Amino acid sequence: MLPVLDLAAAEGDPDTFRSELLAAAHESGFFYLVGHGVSKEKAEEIFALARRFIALGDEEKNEISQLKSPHFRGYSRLGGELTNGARDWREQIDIGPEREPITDAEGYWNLQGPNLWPSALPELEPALTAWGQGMSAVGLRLLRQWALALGADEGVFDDAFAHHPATLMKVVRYPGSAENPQGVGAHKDSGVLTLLLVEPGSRGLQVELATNEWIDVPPLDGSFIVNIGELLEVATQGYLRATRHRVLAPEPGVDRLSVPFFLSPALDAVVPIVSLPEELAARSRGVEADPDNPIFSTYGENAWKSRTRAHPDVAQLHHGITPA
Ligand SMILES: O=C(O)CCC(=O)C(=O)O
Ligand SMILES: [Fe+2]
Repeated sequence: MLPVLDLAAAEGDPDTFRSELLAAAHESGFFYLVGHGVSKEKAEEIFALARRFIALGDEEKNEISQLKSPHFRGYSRLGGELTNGARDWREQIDIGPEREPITDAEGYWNLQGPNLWPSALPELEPALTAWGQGMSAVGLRLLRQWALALGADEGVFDDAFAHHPATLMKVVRYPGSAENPQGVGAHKDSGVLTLLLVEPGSRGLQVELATNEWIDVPPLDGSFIVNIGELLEVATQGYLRATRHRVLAPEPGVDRLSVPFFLSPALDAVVPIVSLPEELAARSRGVEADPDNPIFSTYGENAWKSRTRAHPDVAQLHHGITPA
C-alpha cells in the first residue's frame, strides 16, 4: 500500500512530516493525504453534483462540448480523448481558471479563456469553483513543506507557482467496459502536483512503481491521492518523481468517478531549479529522457503538449495543428 501522510501533523512534528513527505515523493511519487481539512460533506456534495451532470442527456452535455472551446474547456465524450495515441474510455469536463481569452494568441496562450458550464446544472459552477480554491490552498501548503524538506526557502515555489496559476480540474467518469480496457492510458501528469478525489468504492487506478510493475491504488476514505507532476520532477532534477499511472476500465455494470485537481503555475512560469543539499543531489535521477514525451520547463509549453495530444480534434478544429 502507498504511504499515508497526515498534513495536520506538519504543524505538530514538522521534521517527521517532511522526511516522510520527501521519502514518499522520492520513492513512489504517490501517496494518500489525510488531515487536509477538507470535509467529507464537501467531497460528497461534489460527487452528488458530478452524478447529476453524468445523468444529463447528450444534448445537455454537448451544450458544453469541448469542440466548442478553443481553450480545451468543457465536456468530452467517451472515446473523445487520446493517451499515447489510443482512445481513453472516459467522459469528463475540463475546467480551468476563468479568464478572458487573449486576442490573436499564439501557442500555449490559447489555453487561457473562459470555462463552459451546463445551463441544466447551474449549481455546478459555484461548487467546483469553491472546490478548486480549497484544492489550491492544500496544494500550496504541500509545496511549502516540500520546499523546506528540500532545504530551500519556504517560498521558493511561490513566485513560480502562486501567481495566476493555470490549474486544471476534471470531473471524470469511467464506465464499465468489456471492449476497451483503457480508462486512461499510462501517463505522467504535466503540472506540479495532483490532488485526486476518488468516489468511495471506485477501483481501477494503477501506479507504475518500477518499470512494468503496476500496483492497484484503491481509494482510502477521507484521503486525497497525491502525485508529483513533471514540473516538480524538473525542479528537483528527478529527485522527486513524476510517476506513470493509468486507469483500467471497470468491469461492465460498475463505474469509477474521480475529480483530479492539477496544481500548475502560470502559463509562462519557468520552473525554478532547486539547488539540493549534497546528500539529496547524490540521489537525484535526473529528468527522465523519453523521446516520446519531451518535458518542458515552461509550464505552458508542457500543458500545450499534453492538451493538444489528448484532444487532437480540438487542436485541429480551432488551431489547425496536428500534434506530434
Ligand atoms: O481518474 C483518475 O483516477 C486518474 C485520472 C488521471 O490520472 C488524470 O486525469 O491525469
Ligand atoms: Fe494523471
